[in-house]
Amino acid sequence: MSPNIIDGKAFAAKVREKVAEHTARLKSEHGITPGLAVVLVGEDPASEVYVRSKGKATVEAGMNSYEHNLPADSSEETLLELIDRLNNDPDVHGILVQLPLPDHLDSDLVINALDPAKDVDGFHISNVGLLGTGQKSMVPCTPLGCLMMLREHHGSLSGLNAVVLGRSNIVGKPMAQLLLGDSCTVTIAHSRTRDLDQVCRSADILVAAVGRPEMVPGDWVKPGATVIDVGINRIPHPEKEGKTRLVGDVDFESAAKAAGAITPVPGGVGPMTIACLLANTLTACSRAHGLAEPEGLTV
Ligand SMILES: NC(=O)C1=CN([C@@H]2O[C@H](COP(=O)(O)OP(=O)(O)OC[C@H]3O[C@@H](n4cnc5c(N)ncnc54)[C@H](OP(=O)(O)O)[C@@H]3O)[C@@H](O)[C@H]2O)C=CC1
Ligand SMILES: Nc1nc(=O)c2c([nH]1)NC[C@@H]1CN(c3ccc(C(=O)N[C@@H](CCC(=O)O)C(=O)O)cc3)C=[N+]21
Repeated sequence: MSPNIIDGKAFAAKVREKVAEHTARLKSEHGITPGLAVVLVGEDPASEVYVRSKGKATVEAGMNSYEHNLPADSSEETLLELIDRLNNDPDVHGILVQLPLPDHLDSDLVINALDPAKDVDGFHISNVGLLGTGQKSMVPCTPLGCLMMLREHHGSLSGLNAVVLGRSNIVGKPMAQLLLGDSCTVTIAHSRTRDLDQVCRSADILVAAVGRPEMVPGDWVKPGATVIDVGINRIPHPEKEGKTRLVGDVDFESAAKAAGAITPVPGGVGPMTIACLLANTLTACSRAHGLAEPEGLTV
């Protein structure tokens, strides 16, 4: 792999190994097995792929995986009943409700019905508030994975200019909070931002989370900057009719020439998201039992 590529897959493998070791110790020393419940409503094929790979990774780490697939037309009441059951199940330490939910369900209401201590996505308002005030919380997996890679690459992030492209509750905003927590000077850019190219060019750290295939060209990247590409976009394959190709929000080829370091898609942020989900489940389990938290797996 070219020297300036940050290998998220390899990094994720290390995190998963650490999680597995700690999980084995929880089992042998305390007789506890962490459990993660994943709730999927409906039959979106992309979501089914993610849910399956999360389940597989959970079992590989030595944890219990509980999958709940509800039909697309499930009522809010049915979903809230399931969440209540999982909140009260002592074998379940983490709960993830796969997003997006079908339109007739209010995702804010559903997420806020989770026990915040089991909210391994870190989307519950309590966790959002705790993160924003610098208190111990469950940290959203994707931004956590990005931060881990940035810290590994840079050491201290203090004083660096960070630009986060995208302001969603699940990626952009928590990413900005984490970078601020590490003393970056943070700019959050979005669809109304003026002179976006210039804003991006001011970044020592550029995190792209817009959901627009290859939107960021190489000439928006300051020479030597670190580029973290969160985007997961499927586009028609240029050569193979009927097939698709996975690309990020950054034009990898041109950006890699300017960047000091860059994450690829696939093999960058995605695998780290799954590794951090396991890390959060382990953290939640340790906290639930009043045991020491594994080091280096959260902020
Ligand atoms: N690797 C992983 O593990 C994960 C990857 N993803 C991927 O990350 C990407 C972002 O996801 P998510 O945050 O949920 O997306 P959202 O659609 O919720 O948010 C997109 C953000 O990008 C901004 N935006 C959209 N178009 C432009 C534009 N032309 N110029 C500037 N800003 C723009 C929007 O601005 P505004 O608010 O003004 O509309 C919005 O803030 C997606 O590709 C998604 O698939 C998501 C989660 C996990
Ligand atoms: N409650 C909730 N939490 C989430 O964390 C969540 C969610 N809902 N909804 C969907 C998004 C998306 N997401 C990804 C996770 C892993 C990869 C991943 O591992 N990607 C591989 C490629 C996989 C492929 O080939 O399709 C990679 O980038 O290398 C991608 C995307 C989590 N999300």
